[in-house]
Amino acid sequence: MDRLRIEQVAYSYGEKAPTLININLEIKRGEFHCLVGRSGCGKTSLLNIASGLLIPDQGTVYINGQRLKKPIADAGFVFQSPTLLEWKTVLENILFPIELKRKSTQKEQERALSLLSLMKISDQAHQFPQQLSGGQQSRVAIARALIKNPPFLFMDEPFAALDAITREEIQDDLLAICNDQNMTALFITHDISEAVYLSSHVSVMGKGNIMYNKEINLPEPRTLKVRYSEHFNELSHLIRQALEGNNRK
Ligand SMILES: Nc1ncnc2c1ncn2[C@@H]1O[C@H](COP(=O)(O)OP(=O)(O)OP(=O)(O)O)[C@@H](O)[C@H]1O
Repeated sequence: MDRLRIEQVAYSYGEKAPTLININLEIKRGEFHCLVGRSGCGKTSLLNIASGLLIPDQGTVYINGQRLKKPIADAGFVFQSPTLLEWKTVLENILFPIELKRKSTQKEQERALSLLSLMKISDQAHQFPQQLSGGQQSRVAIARALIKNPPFLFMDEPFAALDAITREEIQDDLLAICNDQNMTALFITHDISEAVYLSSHVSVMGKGNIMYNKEINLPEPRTLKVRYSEHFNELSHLIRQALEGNNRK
C-alpha cells in the first residue's frame, strides 16, 4: 500500500527562521491531497520534504512505514514551468525519464502513446515543444511524469499559467488518469476552486504549519455540475476562511 506519512517535521534553510515548524500529514493510497496557502508559507518546502528531495531537520517522513532518506524512486513531478527539452519531440520528451538510463521497450513506447491519447495530444506526438500551446506543453509534462507509472505524483502549481477553460479541461483529464491508476498525489495550488475540485483532502498552510484539514466529500467523478453545486461553494468558502485564519482544525 503506497502511503505517505509526515510526522512532526521541522525544517530551516541555514540560519533562517524555521520554514516548517511542526508538520503532521498523512496521505493514503489513491488520495489526491492539495496544499493551499499564502505565498512563502512553505508549501514547496513541504512538497520537497514529502518527496524526499529535502531531508527534514526534525521529524520523519514514512513511505509505506519505511523512513524516507532519499528522493522517492520513480515519483512523478510536474512543476509550474513544463521544463520540456526543446530539441526533442513530444514523444521523445515523454520517454525521456526512461531513455535517460536505457533504451525504452516496445511496451513503454505503447504506454507513451496511450498517455498522449489520454492527454489529448496524440496529433502533436512528433512536434517540438515550441510548436505547442502552453496548455499542450503542460499536458506533455503530465504525461512525462506518468510514464513510469509512478505510485506518487508531486505537482507544484502545474496549471498556474493556463487560461481558466484549459485549466478546467486539464484538471478533468488529470483526475481521470489519477483515478484510473489509483495514484497518490500531492498538489500545490493558489486556486481554491482548483483545490476543492481535484481533491479528496485539502490542507491549508499558514506560516510553517498546517492550520486546517478538510476532507472533500464531493461526488465522483467530478463534473461541471459538481463544480457549480452548493456544496462545492460551501467547501470553497470554508477553505477561504481557513486561509484568512478564521477556521482552525
Ligand atoms: N533554497 C532556499 N534557500 C533559502 N530560503 C528558502 C529557499 N527556498 C525557500 N526558502 C524560503 O522558505 C520560505 C518558504 O518558501 P516556499 O517556496 O516553501 O513557500 P511557498 O509557500 O511554496 O511559496 P509560493 O507560494 O510563493 O511558491 C520562504 O520564506 C522562502 O524565502
